[in-house]
Amino acid sequence: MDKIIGFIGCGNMAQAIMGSIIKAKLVPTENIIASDVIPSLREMVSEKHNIRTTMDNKEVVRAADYVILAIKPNVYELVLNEIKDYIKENGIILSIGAGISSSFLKKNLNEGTKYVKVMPNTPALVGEGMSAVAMTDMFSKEEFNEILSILNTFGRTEVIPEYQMDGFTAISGSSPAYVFMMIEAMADGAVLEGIPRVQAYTIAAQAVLGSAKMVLETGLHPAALKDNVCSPAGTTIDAVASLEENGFRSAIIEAIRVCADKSREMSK
Ligand SMILES: NC(=O)C1=CN([C@@H]2O[C@H](COP(=O)(O)OP(=O)(O)OC[C@H]3O[C@@H](n4cnc5c(N)ncnc54)[C@H](O)[C@@H]3O)[C@@H](O)[C@H]2O)C=CC1
Ligand SMILES: O=C(O)[C@@H]1CCC=N1
Repeated sequence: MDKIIGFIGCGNMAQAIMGSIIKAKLVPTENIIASDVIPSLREMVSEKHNIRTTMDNKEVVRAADYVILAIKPNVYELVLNEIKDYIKENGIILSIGAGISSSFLKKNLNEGTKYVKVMPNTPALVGEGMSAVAMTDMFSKEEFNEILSILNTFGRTEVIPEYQMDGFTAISGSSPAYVFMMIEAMADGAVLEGIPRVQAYTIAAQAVLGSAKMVLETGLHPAALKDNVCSPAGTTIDAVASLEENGFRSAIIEAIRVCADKSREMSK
């Protein structure tokens, strides 16, 4: 597409997203501009991705058709007030901040500025992200398709009502952390069994990757897939019984609940 894409903030998420946009050749690198307050980070990102960087957030919004706000939630208000009068005509603001609601964006932007709430996750770094975009009637079909094509460069995208965003943050935005913890714990168990640590991480990660692919590609219920692994009087059912005894599933359900609660609490 022939549009300019801007980033405010050059941290983890911005780098994940810009890397995917460039890899997918969605726009040429000269159509990407990014700002950050840290000079060394700007320099690194500019060199790595061959894009224009600046210390001036206003320069980004003056130039960009799509602006991705990749800053921490606590600086949103400051940055929105800084940029709101300089946004390009028809420029669209994509907010990825956890707990930043559409009503907060509306309140801190000028009337007529278009914005949308998006929640990505870090697997975007390897093109396997899972993003949600909040339903809105603010955009033309072309604009909404362009938003989806940006998000689809780094994985899958679901369009959901905004009230589901806190739950989505818990099951997708934050969930890579829980999966990494499980991989780490599986590897610890393997080391206990005499498998070298480096191999253990590969084995555990590939088992998680393969299992996730089975859910996505077979369409079978996760419980049916689990049942297929459990041979009668075999090894797996002992592990399943142990996990149930130790509250594995309820621990995860509770983690998702407290995470969504925190996202709601952060919502302004
Ligand atoms: N890390 C994650 O897994 C996910 C993060 N998010 C959201 O993405 C946003 C960014 O998160 P990360 O990339 O992890 O944070 P980060 O801390 O890696 O990046 C934020 C960047 O913003 C820069 N910055 C701070 N103040 C600024 C200002 N006034 N103007 C321009 N740049 C400024 C910082 O120097 C930093 O490089 C957050 O709002 C977070 O809620 C959303 C989904 C997943
Ligand atoms: O922990 C956080 O606040 C962010 C939002 C989703 C993932 N990381």
